[in-house]
Amino acid sequence: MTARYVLTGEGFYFVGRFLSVGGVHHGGSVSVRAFILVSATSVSVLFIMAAGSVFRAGLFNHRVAIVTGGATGIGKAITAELLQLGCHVVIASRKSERLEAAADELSQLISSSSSASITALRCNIRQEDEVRNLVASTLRLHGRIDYLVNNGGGQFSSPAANMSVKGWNAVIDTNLTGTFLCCREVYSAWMKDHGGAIVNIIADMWRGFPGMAHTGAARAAVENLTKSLAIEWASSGVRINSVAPGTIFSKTAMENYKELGPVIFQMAVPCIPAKRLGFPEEISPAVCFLLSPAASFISGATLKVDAGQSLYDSVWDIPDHTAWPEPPEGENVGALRDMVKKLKPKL
Ligand SMILES: CCCCCCC/C=C/C(=O)SCCNC(=O)CCNC(=O)[C@H](O)C(C)(C)COP(=O)(O)OP(=O)(O)OC[C@H]1O[C@@H](n2cnc3c(N)ncnc32)[C@H](O)[C@@H]1OP(=O)(O)O
Ligand SMILES: NC(=O)C1=CN([C@@H]2O[C@H](COP(=O)(O)OP(=O)(O)OC[C@H]3O[C@@H](n4cnc5c(N)ncnc54)[C@H](OP(=O)(O)O)[C@@H]3O)[C@@H](O)[C@H]2O)C=CC1
Repeated sequence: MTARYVLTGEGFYFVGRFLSVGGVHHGGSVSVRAFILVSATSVSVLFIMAAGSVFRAGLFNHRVAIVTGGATGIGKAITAELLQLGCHVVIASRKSERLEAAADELSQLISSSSSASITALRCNIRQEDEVRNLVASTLRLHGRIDYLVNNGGGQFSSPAANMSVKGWNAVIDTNLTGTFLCCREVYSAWMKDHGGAIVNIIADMWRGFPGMAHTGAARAAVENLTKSLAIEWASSGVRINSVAPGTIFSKTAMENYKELGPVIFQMAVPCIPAKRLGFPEEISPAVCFLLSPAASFISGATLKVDAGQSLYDSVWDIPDHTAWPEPPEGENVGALRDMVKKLKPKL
């Protein structure tokens, strides 16, 4: 049994506020994670949870999955769980070094008796030819594709009024067109004749996504795409669903926002009914469930995994203003004016 304790780089962003320490230990078939929050004055264990799949070992033996963005964050947790379930997993994204490092690390989760395997293939999901190559290479390697997880994606934070068309297109191409290309290619090359299951990762865009309007638009479109494909491809035995995570902390997700990262993630906490951030290992079971035979009658659905965040508060602050049009005059407006006059303290 080995233990690794990692002082995460992002901890230093929190100097004066928080220092984040994650300890991960893999022993036998269950791994235990302890996250410790260290403030200037106190140290407390934030939570301890057993990670590792709750599903039956071997559930996905000899099955084959493609996970885009499978080397980091949520995608890495999905990959780890699929591997623990016996699946052959192909992880695909743009950065070869990250892919290779993740494949090396995750291969250590595969026990000697397991049929699982992990393969890293470089692919920019925005590029049609690269997606075609990804699917063709997976079929050459494994001879089948049972599952596709469209997890690769992202955005940058910007007021809509400051977004250039190039920036807008980068986000739409990644999150919407990239998802469409992966679905279409996997379907045409394999699932059309053999069936399969697809999960699309979307976001908490139910009340819009102020500050990241491009991704809100793309994710809402993917939700709708999921419904269309659920109907169009039902007769091929293809099930397709979405998972909508709340605010999920990972090192890579935070680094993407550079110096804003810690601020964005900290700001979200009061708006989450759980009063803490989510973690990638809290998304992967939902994805594995939707891929599994336990979800054999579920298609075209979206599963929110957000601790109720989408029902609760918004981080977006609307400053006090008088810019709104006046209401139409009438007895009710008059009654309100009278009420306000009476409520005003006497001079
Ligand atoms: C309750 C609220 C809390 C919310 C919490 C957050 C919830 C969501 C979290 C996550 O989604 S975490 C996942 C984060 N991971 C990623 O975003 C990774 C993937 N991201 C990217 O690949 C990029 O961000 C991208 C924009 C999608 C694509 O970038 P790419 O590198 O391919 O394009 P570029 O050529 O660099 O840029 C094109 C164009 O886009 C504009 N732009 C890009 N980055 C920024 C930025 N940081 N700020 C402003 N504008 C940006 C810009 O116009 C670029 O063109 P040029 O100016 O470079 O010519
Ligand atoms: N973290 C959160 O709070 C939430 C995240 N999400 C979504 O979940 C997904 C995973 O995010 P998360 O794990 O948090 O963050 P990460 O930044 O760790 O993951 C994003 C992944 O997408 C890959 N990716 C980005 N662009 C492309 C591309 N053009 N082609 C192929 N792969 C690409 C990245 O790899 P590479 O850079 O090597 O290409 C990276 O592995 C994303 O779609 C994200 O937007 C949704 C809601 C909330």
